[in-house]
Amino acid sequence: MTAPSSATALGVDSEVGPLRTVLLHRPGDELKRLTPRNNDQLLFDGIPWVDRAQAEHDAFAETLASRGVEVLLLADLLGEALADGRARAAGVHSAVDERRLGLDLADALRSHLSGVDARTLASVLMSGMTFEELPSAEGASLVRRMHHPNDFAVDPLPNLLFTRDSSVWVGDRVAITSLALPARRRETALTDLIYAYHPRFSHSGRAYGAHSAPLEGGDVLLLSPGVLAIGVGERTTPAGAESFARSVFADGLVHTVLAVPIAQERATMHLDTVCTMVDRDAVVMYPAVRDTLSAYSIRPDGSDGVQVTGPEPFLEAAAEAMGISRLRVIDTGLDPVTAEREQWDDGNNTLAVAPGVVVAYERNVETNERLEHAGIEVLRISGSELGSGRGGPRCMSCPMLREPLK
Ligand SMILES: NC(=O)NCCC[C@H](N)C(=O)O
Repeated sequence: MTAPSSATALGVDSEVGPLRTVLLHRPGDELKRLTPRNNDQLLFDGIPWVDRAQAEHDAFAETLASRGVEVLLLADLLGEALADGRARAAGVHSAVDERRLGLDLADALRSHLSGVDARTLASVLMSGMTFEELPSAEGASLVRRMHHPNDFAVDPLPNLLFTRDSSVWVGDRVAITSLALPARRRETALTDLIYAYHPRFSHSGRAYGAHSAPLEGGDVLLLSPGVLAIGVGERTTPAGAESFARSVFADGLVHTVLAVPIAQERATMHLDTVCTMVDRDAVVMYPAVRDTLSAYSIRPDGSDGVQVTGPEPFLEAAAEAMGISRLRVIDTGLDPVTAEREQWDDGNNTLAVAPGVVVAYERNVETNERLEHAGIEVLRISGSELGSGRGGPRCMSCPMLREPLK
């Protein structure tokens, strides 16, 4: 599951076109940094059993591979990208925070990381470093003395698991996103580095830089070629949605962006926690939002600006933009308590591998039954440990190549 060195054209123009290449991150040592004292800040709802999380993730990757999907792993790509000296310099720069370490320790860490091999550097970039693990240095350091040995000199990135959020493909361009919360911000330094320096991607056009207003990939749904829905809530801001819309309009990738307000709560942190596409004209949606989800429609105004209309009901705005008579909602018809439980456990966070075929967590028994009843094939994976990061199959995957919808 490593990247072939030759470049094949990549691109994604829908949520459901047959999936051919996907970026995953097999959880690693960064999960071993989670403790009951830091898990909230690091955006995990518990302390995962790491071996089991890895086994669950391996099964997820195998499920995708069994459907003809090429699985690329972020750690492999990162290690390979770091073979380039410019990537190494960028990686070291992203890891060393002078404001936290002070000048001397920062210098010591910089020169230490500049001398380690690519694999070790990749490991520090992903799983961080404690003060105890810092290289020894000459002279006294107040910073070192006053920090607890287990404090982080470089923060770990346990949410790398959720590759959906730190980059997003629209057409043949990849956008490096701008993550909202401090615990995740450094993730984009790694995706940026991979896309900039890995030989497989260095020719990919990039549509959006990491320093713009917040926009996370979990909020971005490619409803159909030319139509994006962007959730605006806890993570993506109105400015993030508008600036992304301007960027994809300018590149001629999309004709309509629907900005969809979602509640600013952990349970609904991204649009894909309440709604994902399961077929070319169908979504699975958390029943509690079905009648209230609305959308502003953003379109180019023909002279470098945008026009905004709405809000109107999301399902109507989406169908109109997609040029279909109706966007079907798979009627899960669950009682409110079951619906709330299964939404929390990412029952609506499915990953389509083809029209009408999705990967879903097995634990969401009732949602999955309803999907199957509606004719959707459900490939079940276990997520008892993976789910503690509060993300499902869609969150844990970044499609890089889907066949165009016929
Ligand atoms: N697209 C998604 O919904 N991603 C899940 C991200 C979970 C992660 N623990 C977070 O809070 O950001």
